Parts: sequence; structure tokens; C-alpha cells
Amino acid sequence: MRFILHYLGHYKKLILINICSVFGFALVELGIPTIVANMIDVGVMNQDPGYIYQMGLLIVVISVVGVGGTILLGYCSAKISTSITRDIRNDVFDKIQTFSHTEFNRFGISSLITRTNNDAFQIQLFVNVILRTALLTPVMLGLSVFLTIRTSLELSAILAGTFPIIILGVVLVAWMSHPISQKQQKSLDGLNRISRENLTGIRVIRAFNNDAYEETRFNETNDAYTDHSKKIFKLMSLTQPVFFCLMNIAMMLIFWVASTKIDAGTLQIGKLVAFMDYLFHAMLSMMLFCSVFIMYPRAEVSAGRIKEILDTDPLIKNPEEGIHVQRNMQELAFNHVSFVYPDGEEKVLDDISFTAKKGDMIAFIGSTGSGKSTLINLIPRFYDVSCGSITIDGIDIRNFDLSVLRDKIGFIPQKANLFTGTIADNIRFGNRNASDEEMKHSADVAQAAEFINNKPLKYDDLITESGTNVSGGQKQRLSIARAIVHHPQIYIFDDSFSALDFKTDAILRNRLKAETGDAIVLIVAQRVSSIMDASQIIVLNEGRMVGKGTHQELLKACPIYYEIAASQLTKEELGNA
Ligand SMILES: Nc1ncnc2c1ncn2[C@@H]1O[C@H](COP(=O)(O)OP(=O)(O)OP(=O)(O)O)[C@@H](O)[C@H]1O
Repeated sequence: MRFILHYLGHYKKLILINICSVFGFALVELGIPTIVANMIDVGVMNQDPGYIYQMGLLIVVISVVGVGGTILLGYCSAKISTSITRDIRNDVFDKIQTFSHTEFNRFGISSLITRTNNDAFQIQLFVNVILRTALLTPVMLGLSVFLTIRTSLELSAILAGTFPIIILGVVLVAWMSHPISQKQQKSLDGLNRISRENLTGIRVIRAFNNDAYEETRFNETNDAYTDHSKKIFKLMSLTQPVFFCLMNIAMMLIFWVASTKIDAGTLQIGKLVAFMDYLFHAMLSMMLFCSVFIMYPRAEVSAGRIKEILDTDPLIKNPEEGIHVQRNMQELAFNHVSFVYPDGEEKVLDDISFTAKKGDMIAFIGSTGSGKSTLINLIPRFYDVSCGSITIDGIDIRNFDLSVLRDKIGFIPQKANLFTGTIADNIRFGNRNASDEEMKHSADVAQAAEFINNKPLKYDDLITESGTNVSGGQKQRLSIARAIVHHPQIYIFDDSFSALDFKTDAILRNRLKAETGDAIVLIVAQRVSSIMDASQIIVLNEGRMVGKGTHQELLKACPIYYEIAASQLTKEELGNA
């Protein structure tokens, strides 16, 4: 609740208006029965039409005020609840932006999406109900109880017997629904995860004829979610019939006692009418208050899940006084770097040292799982080294402001990621201020210009979600263009030429050489032909550096490299080397 109150605190003025309209609304609701009672007891009994007209007019005025109050109440509660949900979503999104890969792995993407959307929505529903009813009901309840006691103490005693039973029932329901709400939100995470996996992996599922299996998996999770939801709804729906049953019993008793009092002449009919109206409002307020109370555990679970994100301390932190100076860098060095994944036990990289100077092209080669991607992921600090250090011009990269460090880097990932938008938008993702010429030039260097120019709208052609309307090679070329337009000081290509044909690969590397100039170029590659002219090739095997040198040096000195080269090059090519 403190979490919700913290966000509500940003809207004090609106809450004040909300509270005023609540009081106004309650006064109107309870004022009308009082006027009606007077109308009957004074106007009708004394046959005074003037008094009746006066009271009638008062009821009309009060009703109009009541309508105004209701509209204002609805407006304020809707504005506050939607605004605080927007604030929560913004804060969660901002926090997620600071997460390192470790936190992403810990929460899981689907759970992060559920928490940002569904859990925030649960809070919105709850806050809306609080503002509409939780503030109104105590006021209405208090006033109704006061007025019933004032009208008839004896009849009010009957009410007193039913209230404790209702309160006890509500507390019990709230207590029982808390663990079910937790399970419900967790199963929603699962449901979102399976939906996501199914939709993104639909081709693989169909190709392997696994539609039925996936359907069963989805149905099982969906059933679990439905079961939890049903349990909660059942619990909640139990409260209403019990409540109405109690209310009917109380009303029967009241009518019975009231009829004997009217017979005895100690109670007027108008008072009884007003009493029943107060009773109705008291019961209604009680019921609305109970529904808020029952919704609370669900909102509490959602608030807890959101708070868990907001309270998470990311493993990779931006140093408080990080270095901001943008110098023309001279060298990048790995100094005895070892690395263990936060959720792993064994070293994935072990004692890696090398230096890349301005203008150097360093290539990494090695078998699958040898640690190539892990190594280059340490440079933009997707993870931090476990031992040793990575330095730029002798300064540990952990001392740089993160955005300054990342600004130096043009990262082309193994799996090219495109975003919904035009081709131009996707290239300009690397540099929002790039001119048309710069943007087109980088597409040309990346060998993307030809296929772009064949598109009906050229650079304005739309890329669909996840880039499904371009081929794997075209995606790679666009993500290379995106890095080129950024003009980085360090290019990192993580096996980024794998989807290109040999001819395009060769032309692209030639054009890149001229483009990258003084920048340091780091290339992870599977093809020896892509890296033969690198200044240094580093051979990795099970996380250890087993060779370092030029292509020719390694052919002579590193058996693993020779083996890789021999499996890809002709005898002549090997011999020439
Ligand atoms: N997030 C992670 N958590 C734990 N272990 C990981 C994680 N990512 C990779 N690994 C492990 O680290 C090792 C090195 O993986 P990495 O992706 O760096 O290899 P690679 O040489 O790039 O392989 P490939 O050529 O297949 O891309 C592998 O054993 C892999 O299982």
C-alpha cells in the first residue's frame, strides 16, 4: 500500500478534488432520504402542498449537484488511476533500461512484460476502485450509521449484529485470496512466455510438426491460469450472496420491529422510509468497501512484483563520476581477463591478454562455445570481467561513463536485430543526426544499397516487426550500415558476415577497410577467408587463448588454427600461405 501511496502522492490536488466530490456525493445521497422523510411526516401528514413543492425543488437541486459530483468523482479517479499507472510503467521501463543481461536472465523477458503491463493494470483497477469507492464508502457508512442511530436506536441495534459477521467474512476471503493471486500472476508469466515462444518460433514449430505438442503446452498453462482465476472469482462471488442474505434477514427483522412500533405510535412512517434508505446506503457502502478489501491482495501481489523490479540493483553500474572525456582513443587492451557467468560455475574465459592499437583489425576464431561472443560482450560491459581488466588507453572501462563507453562502440551482433519502422529509421538508429548522404553512404558500404533501391519505397520501405520481411543477409547488411553511420572508434563484428555469400563478404570487407580508417576492428568469424588479412588473429579453445599472430604465423605455430584453416581452404591456398 505504501508503494501505491507513494505514487498517489504526485496527484495531491486531484485527490483533494476527489475527496470533496466524495463528501458532496455522500451528502446528496443521504440528504435526499432525510428530505423525503420530512416531506411525508410534515408535508403529506399535514396536507401542506407548499411544503411538498419546496422539498421537491430541493430534491431536484440536490440531485443536479449529485450528478455533477458523480461526474467529477469519475473524472478524478480515472485521471489519477491512469496517470499513476503511466508513471509506474515509465519507472519500470527506465529501470529495465539499466538492467544488465544478468537481470534480464533472472526475471525473464516475458515476466518483465507481464509486470510492466498486466501488474501495472491491476494496480490501475485497484486505485480506480479505491478512489471511487474506498473514500466514499467510509464516509457514507459513517453518515448512514449516524443517521440510522439518530432515527431509531432500537432498529439500529439489529444492524449492529450483522456487521461483525460481514467484516469477519471479508477478512477471511482477503486472507485466502492472497496466495492464489500470487500463483495467478506467476501462471500469467508462464502463459506470456509460451505465447511469445510460440509466435516467434512458429516456423520451427510448423517445420517439425509440433503444433499439437505446443497446443497442449499452451492449454496446460492456460488451464492453470484459468483455475487460479476461477478460484479467486469463486471466493469473491461468495461474498455477495452471503451479504444479501444477511441484509434480507436484517430487513425482515427491522420491518417486524418497525411495524410494532408504528402500531404503538412510537415511530412515524416517514422515519421508517428514511431509515430503510439509510440502511440501504449503509449496506451498500459496506459491500463496496468489502469489494475493495477483496481486491487488495491482488493489487498487493502486483505491487510487490513491480517493486521487485524497481528495487533491483543492477550488476553493471554506471560509475557515479564516470569519465566523460571523449578522446581519440589509441588502444584497447585485455589484461589477464577471466570470466565466469553470474549463474555459472566454470570459467568461460581464462587469462586472456591482448592489445589492439588504433587501426588494428583483431580477429577471433575457435570452435563453437570457445568463448568468442562472451569475450566481445565484455567490451560494451554487457557483463563485467570476473578477473583482470579491460582498458582503453590504460583506463579501466568500468571507470568510463557507460554511455560514453558505448558511444565509442559500433556493435554488430550475431543475430541482427531490426526494429519496426522504415529502412532509413533502422540505419539512423546508429546516429539520429546522420544526413541522408551519410545514411545512404553507410548502406552502400554495407552492400545494402542495391537491395534497398530495388524496394518500391527504397529507404522509406517499412521493416515489419522483428524484420521478418527481409532476408538474414539483408538484415546483417542493415545492421552493419547502422554501425557504420555511427562512426565508432571500435567496431565489433560478432560473426556478422555469416549470412553473406562469399562474393558480398569479400566486397564488404574491402569497402569496410577504407571506411573504418583509424578505428579498432574486432571480428569474430567462422570463415578463415574473412580474417586472413587481420593484423592479429586470436585462437580460442575452451575459453583459453591457444594462439595469437598473423594468419601465416598461426599456420606454422598453432595446430588448432591450422586444422580450422585446412578444413576451409584449398591445398593451394594453404600452400601459398
Ligand atoms: N548467458 C549465459 N549464461 C551461462 N553460460 C553461458 C551464457 N552464454 C553463453 N554461455 C556459455 O559460455 C560458453 C561460451 O559461449 P559463447 O557464446 O561465448 O561461445 P562462442 O565461441 O561465441 O560460440 P559460437 O561460435 O557458437 O557463437 C558456452 O559454453 C556457453 O554455453
